[in-house]
Amino acid sequence: MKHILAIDQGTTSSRAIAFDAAMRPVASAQREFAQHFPASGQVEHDPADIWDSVLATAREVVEGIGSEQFAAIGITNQRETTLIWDRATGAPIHNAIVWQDRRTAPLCAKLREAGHEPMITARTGLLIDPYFSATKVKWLLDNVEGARARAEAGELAFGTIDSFLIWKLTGGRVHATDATNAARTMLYDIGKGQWDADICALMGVPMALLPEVRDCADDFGSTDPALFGSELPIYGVAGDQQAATIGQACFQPGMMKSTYGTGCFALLNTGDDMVASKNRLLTTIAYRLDGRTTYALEGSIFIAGAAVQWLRDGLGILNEAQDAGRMARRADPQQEVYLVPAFTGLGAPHWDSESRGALYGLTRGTGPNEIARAALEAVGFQTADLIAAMRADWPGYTDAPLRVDGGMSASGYTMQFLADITGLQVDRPAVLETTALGVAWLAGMRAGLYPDQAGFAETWAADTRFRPNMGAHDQSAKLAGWSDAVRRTLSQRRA
Ligand SMILES: Nc1ncnc2c1ncn2[C@@H]1O[C@H](COP(=O)(O)OP(=O)(O)O)[C@@H](O)[C@H]1O
Ligand SMILES: O=P(O)(O)OC[C@H](O)CO
Repeated sequence: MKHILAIDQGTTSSRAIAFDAAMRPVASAQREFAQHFPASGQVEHDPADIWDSVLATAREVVEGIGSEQFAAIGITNQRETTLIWDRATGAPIHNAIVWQDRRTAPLCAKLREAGHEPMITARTGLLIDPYFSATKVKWLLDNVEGARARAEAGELAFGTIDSFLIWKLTGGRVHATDATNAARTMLYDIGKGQWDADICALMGVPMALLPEVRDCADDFGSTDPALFGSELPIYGVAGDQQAATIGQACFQPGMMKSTYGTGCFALLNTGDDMVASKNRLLTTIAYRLDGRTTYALEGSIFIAGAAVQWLRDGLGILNEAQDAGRMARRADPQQEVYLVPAFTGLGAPHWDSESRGALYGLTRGTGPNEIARAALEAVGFQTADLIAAMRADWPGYTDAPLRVDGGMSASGYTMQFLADITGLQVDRPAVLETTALGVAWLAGMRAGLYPDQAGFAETWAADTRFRPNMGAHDQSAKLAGWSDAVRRTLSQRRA
């Protein structure tokens, strides 16, 4: 009983990682699954793909070590992605609507025009945007035949992916979620810690659909013995960005992590302060332990590593993501090329779903190297915008080192530029699997196998520290060039 299984159900793949008694990752399995794009701006996942990939990877890892060696399971997940299923049969009524899906943009516009945003933001900490679950739930109830009547009769269950996996793993015995995932639905009052009846009524969401909300380290039931040969308790649940915040041990107010994968998500721990952002950041729950909620300010950027994928798969100017840094180093320092990667609009702090990407400063001398540099630098510029917003929003902001993770944090060029342009020290940890580690720690701590919060924080170790090394003049000139590029992009938004 010396291992913890972390299930990390992400946007493009599902992974299972076993951590040993010393919290070291000792075995893992990963499986990608199909993305469905039924129409422009729509993104869906087949729930069977999600479940099959989770079960296959979890079984591979558990069977490799022996199920009797596992003390507990932790689940972390892509957030906001929305599913509704039948309580009697477990059958989903529709594909999962993914967080990136923009189909509810017109509904969001109507809600904003009707003046609902101040109330929704004050209670949920979120802005009205298709990103969050609430309007996706409404869309499903309005568009799947018979769904609303069945929901009102209590026959259906809504869940984010964590809830769906808990339901499946426990053989339909538990319908629950954790506070961090509830906080992303736009139906949950993060101050009161309860589902908001007024917002549910406004969205036409019957409260009988909703899961019970528990702490992040809590009892979420035990797995059906048919799955792994023995019953394993589920003791930890957190949305993936919150799990990374925990895995990076950002437990003190003022500590911040930023994850660079497909997109970028920066979370600043604000402790007991539920900071109301004046700069269009999100207020969210970092974690809830022993009934006590710790809050965070979040900046969500939709495109980070995805811009590098576009250079590789769309433009074909590099063979592998790792080539981007080498090309950027070869770029002409005299050329000021900016890429505003608004491929799916811009997230924080602009929240403009209509703008589209743009390249500025092109000359006859511009080539692949300058464009690669612009794609990597865009990540630094966007993070600098988030940090400026955080600094302005919260008096407790301290310029603490930024703890980074995610696939793109492997790029030394990008991380050095990030340090240079933000003026912050950027710390890359020894264990890069911070998301899985975060939820493994939650489950292992609850199982009595892992240390308490302070003990866990002591185990965090940096592998590389990037120190800012750019003159103030260069920094402000580059930031001014970036701001100008963003301003032009926003003003070119589609009608
Ligand atoms: N060395 C690198 N330089 C630049 N980008 C990279 C590098 N390695 C990976 N990436 C980018 O990081 C992303 C993958 O990170 P990952 O954390 O696995 O993402 P996700 O969990 O969102 O699927 C890809 O978009 C890829 O383009
Ligand atoms: O699956 P990821 O790692 O791209 O994370 C997705 C986020 O949770 C969306 O809010």
